[in-house]
Amino acid sequence: MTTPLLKVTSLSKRYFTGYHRFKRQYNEALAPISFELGRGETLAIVGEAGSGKSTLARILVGAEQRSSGDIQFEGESLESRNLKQRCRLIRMIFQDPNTSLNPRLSIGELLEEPLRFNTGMSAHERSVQVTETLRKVGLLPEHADFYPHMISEGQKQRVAVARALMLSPKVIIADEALTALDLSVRSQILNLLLHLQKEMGLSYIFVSHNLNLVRHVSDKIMVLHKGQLIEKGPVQKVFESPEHEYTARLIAEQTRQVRKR
Ligand SMILES: Nc1ncnc2c1ncn2[C@@H]1O[C@H](COP(=O)(O)OP(=O)(O)OP(=O)(O)O)[C@@H](O)[C@H]1O
Repeated sequence: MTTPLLKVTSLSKRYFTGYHRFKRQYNEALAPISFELGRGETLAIVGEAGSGKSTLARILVGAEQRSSGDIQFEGESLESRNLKQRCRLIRMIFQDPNTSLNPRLSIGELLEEPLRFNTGMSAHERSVQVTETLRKVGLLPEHADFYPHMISEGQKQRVAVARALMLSPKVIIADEALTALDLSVRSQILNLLLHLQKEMGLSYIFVSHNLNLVRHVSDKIMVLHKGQLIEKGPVQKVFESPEHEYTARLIAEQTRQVRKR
């Protein structure tokens, strides 16, 4: 049997929220959950607000500590790698490029930044990689001198994708990265991500509250509800015969919303 790229076992998270009558209080954000992600595979993590999606994503990229459980990357514990090494394996794209991209940096500087902090590349090598990555995401070398306010929303999200690619990661987590985009830009970014997946063999984790958005691009799906993993399986199976009543309701509600539009 081949080793999965990412293997998460009994991962849980509880946040300390303060004291009540001298006792420590916690918010159980994630009950122990287990799942795997293969090379080149796309996993959708869906759930309503507060279900624990972002907590899980933040733990995977090392921005949050887990409370218990184990994360293996290519058969080795992720904990055994430092943050710099983790950055190279798993990168994240966020919902709003207007907040995730520093407006004071040029596009070239934004793309160079991960290389500057995480590699020993020379200025020339960094510049070559910036140009090459701009090309990969459908932008021009000249865009390196632009600032975020000078480009369109779609181009900004392309820059966010480019920034995620700079360290040649194996997994990209897109945390609601398509949600705020208007429909035509959304399909352009989605096509770009699918093209990059083919070209670079990337694995994706799409984190979204919107089942319909991730349905056609994911291989498998996990449904979180109040921090519990209540359903997981191949997308088609989950949509055709959901095991959990909550999933069936979510599918029915969101399909109704799409029909109304
Ligand atoms: N830093 C924190 N301290 C305490 N509780 C937190 C913290 N961050 C998240 N939580 C709680 O953990 C739970 C899961 O939150 P999380 O943000 O992961 O959910 P989500 O599904 O990503 O929601 P959204 O779509 O609104 O971002 C929620 O109850 C939230 O209030």
